[in-house]
Amino acid sequence: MHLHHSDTSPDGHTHGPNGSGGSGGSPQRPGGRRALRVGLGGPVGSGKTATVAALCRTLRGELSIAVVTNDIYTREDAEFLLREAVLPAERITAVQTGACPHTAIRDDISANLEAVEDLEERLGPLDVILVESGGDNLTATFSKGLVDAQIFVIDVAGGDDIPRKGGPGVTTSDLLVINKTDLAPHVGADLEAMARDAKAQRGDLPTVLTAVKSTGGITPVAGWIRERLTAWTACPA
Ligand SMILES: Nc1nc2c(ncn2[C@@H]2O[C@H](COP(=O)(O)OP(=O)(O)OP(=O)(O)O)[C@@H](O)[C@H]2O)c(=O)[nH]1
Repeated sequence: MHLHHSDTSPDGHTHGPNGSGGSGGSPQRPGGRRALRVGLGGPVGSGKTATVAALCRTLRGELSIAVVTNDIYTREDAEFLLREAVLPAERITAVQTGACPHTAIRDDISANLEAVEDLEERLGPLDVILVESGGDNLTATFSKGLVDAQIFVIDVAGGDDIPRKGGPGVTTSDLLVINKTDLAPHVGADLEAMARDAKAQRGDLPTVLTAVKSTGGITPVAGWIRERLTAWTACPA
């Protein structure tokens, strides 16, 4: 999907999907909808930031993207994304939660909501805003008032029994990413069992087993984002 092509937008202004130029006008997308807001949650170290980085690299040429990161006391995830130059600096905002990560994405979402709205106002029409939670436990989920869809990232090194253990992230997220499949032989993880347990917990909800740092590893996740965005754009505002 090419909602934004490289240099010249349908309004005749020149700004690439992820260049510095905002429209300066109201943040309207085709169909009048605001950006699709996608939350990424999951246990500490499962690969949330790596997933965000790979999504930005893969989608930034075709979509207008911004990112909000959440850390408890630091800005480390945002600083990593800035160092890796996955997006121009003005497209990355860090929220310091100062408390349990799930509080800021579920109970008191005001700081995140403000960050998301500020990005959209500053940068003009955006297609997707990725909101990365700080690492938490299996019960952490996003408020539906903050995001429109949620990705839960777990990894094979965290134990191949995690899908079986369930919890709302595993059972109800819109996409479950079982990451670091490249490590499966080294940690003795049974990928087939993980896929089977995820299916049993999630029914028809999609699961991908992948290694987001490997070449092409992000492809199924990026494909899912494109599909969600198409559906989001087609919905009446
Ligand atoms: N082998 C392998 N390592 C990975 C993969 N994805 C991420 N990692 C590594 O796992 C570690 C943690 O990755 P992050 O992306 O920082 O994880 P995170 O979930 O954002 O971590 P927190 O924000 O601290 O909760 C880093 O050393 C990554 O390089 C993968 O697919 N395979």
